[in-house]
Amino acid sequence: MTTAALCLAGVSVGYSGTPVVTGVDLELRPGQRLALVGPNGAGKSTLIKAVLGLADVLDGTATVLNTQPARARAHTGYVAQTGNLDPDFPVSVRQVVMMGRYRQLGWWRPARAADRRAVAEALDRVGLADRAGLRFGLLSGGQRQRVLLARAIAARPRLLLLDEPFNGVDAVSQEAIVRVLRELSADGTALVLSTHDLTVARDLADLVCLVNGRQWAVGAPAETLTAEPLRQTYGSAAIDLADGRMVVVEP
Ligand SMILES: Nc1ncnc2c1ncn2[C@@H]1O[C@H](COP(=O)(O)OP(=O)(O)OP(=O)(O)O)[C@@H](O)[C@H]1O
Repeated sequence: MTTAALCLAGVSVGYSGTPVVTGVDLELRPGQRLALVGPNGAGKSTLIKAVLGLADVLDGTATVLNTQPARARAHTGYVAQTGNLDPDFPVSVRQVVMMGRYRQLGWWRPARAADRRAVAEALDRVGLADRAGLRFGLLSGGQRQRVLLARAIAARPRLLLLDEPFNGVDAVSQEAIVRVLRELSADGTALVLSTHDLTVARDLADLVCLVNGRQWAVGAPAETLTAEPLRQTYGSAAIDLADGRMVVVEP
């Protein structure tokens, strides 16, 4: 039996029999952070959804926490790209985070002390304990993203997947999210995050997987976030590595 949190062996993923990403081979251990990096439409979200059992594994073997993706759902967490909650929906921050406990609770049962404690701890962790009673829609975009992270971690997942967690997020919230992600991995949670930001990937990830229709490279940031693998992944785009920042520049 493998101790990997995630093991993808020769995996192709897609929808209705049509592959979106092929040839994915990687292994992620508990406590490791994996960044999925590639251009728009590269298939990063599809790969995340396949790990959650929400997109099809068309070829190869995907093992999530020693089982099939759909069976691992009780132990995986997900922070979707822009949040699937309508900001106008009249719920409090605390209620949003409590949704993360429904899997343990069943939505029809009243919250127990353990659920309330998990919600309070999760909000504290993202630095928003003092906003628990506020309406979710009144928060800034970055704060809403932190609440959605709190909702995911309130369920105490062993593998947490985040789709572009820093999109539209201000610097203060980005810093808060990065801190929480580092703490979670120090506690043994395995993390997968998709990002366009090469600097974030380099600074945060133990392992980078470059994808665009197929896996182009996988390995440590120092091996993968280099000119040639990035050129292959992004096609004809040029790479500027100046000033400590890494960017993909359109030709
Ligand atoms: N439910 C779906 N059914 C069929 N095709 C889909 C579905 N969702 C996404 N696709 C297609 O899969 C391809 C990859 O999309 P995906 O969202 O996985 O890329 P991405 O790398 O996450 O892009 P972005 O960074 O823009 O979010 C796209 O061509 C998209 O149209």
